[in-house]
Amino acid sequence: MVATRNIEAGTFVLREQPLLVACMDARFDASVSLAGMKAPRRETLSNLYNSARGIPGMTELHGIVATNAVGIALPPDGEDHLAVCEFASRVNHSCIPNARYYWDYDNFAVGLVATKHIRAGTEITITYIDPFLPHLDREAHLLSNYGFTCDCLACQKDSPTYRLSETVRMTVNNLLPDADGEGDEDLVRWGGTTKAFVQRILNMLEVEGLQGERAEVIVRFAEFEQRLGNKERAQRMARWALRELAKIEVEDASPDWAAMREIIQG
Ligand SMILES: C[S@@+](CC[C@H](N)C(=O)[O-])C[C@H]1O[C@@H](n2cnc3c(N)ncnc32)[C@H](O)[C@@H]1O
Repeated sequence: MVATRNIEAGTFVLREQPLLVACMDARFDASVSLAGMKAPRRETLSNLYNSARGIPGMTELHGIVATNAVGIALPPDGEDHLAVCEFASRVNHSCIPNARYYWDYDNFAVGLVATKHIRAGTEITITYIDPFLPHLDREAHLLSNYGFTCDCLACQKDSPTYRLSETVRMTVNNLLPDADGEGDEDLVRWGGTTKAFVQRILNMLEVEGLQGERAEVIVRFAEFEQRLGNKERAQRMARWALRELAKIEVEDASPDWAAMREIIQG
């Protein structure tokens, strides 16, 4: 998907109702059936790209669903589902993405928002994987799950910025609290999370072109402070996280909104 005009950061590029919504297991389940789907929709679905063609035991439909699945978190508790869309599913991956998906539950639609300024003629990309992983892990993940090797600037070993990119991503990865609370002790030892500390991580994201991950980073720190029982800090982080979320999602697009409001309400 290529931008046909300049797109400002924060612009909602696309909003589209999916052709199909299923539980996440369907990505791994070859028995997916389209028995009830009407002809035009089935045809549109069949025309989507299948990167799994030729894999033994994989039906064409299963391959299409696995290739084009967009992860969505359905409320109220963010249960993992997948959506397959005619247009949104066609967005390619980059480890330096310029857009990200969000789930617009009110309109039951997958949305795409620009996370940085995109010039006309530039490809619109999202990241399919955790971008904070080092290159070798990203490469293995993309190859085994999506069947391709990324050649963005962050993946080119001979690019002058490769080592810097690796250092930045691994540093962010180390400093970030895990979503499940693992490794909190290490972070406490690093000195806790003042706003300046988090801002330095956000600056690193900016250098690396990972602006789209800002909200997620702040959400993680709000939850971390909440786990530590630092109520005021957690509330400050949560308010900040909500401001960032508002830049990249419609309200309540992800369970993060409710989690941040809960922290603010104490
Ligand atoms: C959801 S589809 C993306 C749209 C697809 N390129 C198309 O033409 O419809 C995912 C597949 O696109 C290809 N792809 C996505 N990003 C890529 C990249 N950065 N480099 C090479 N292939 C990529 C891979 O084959 C991947 O399995």
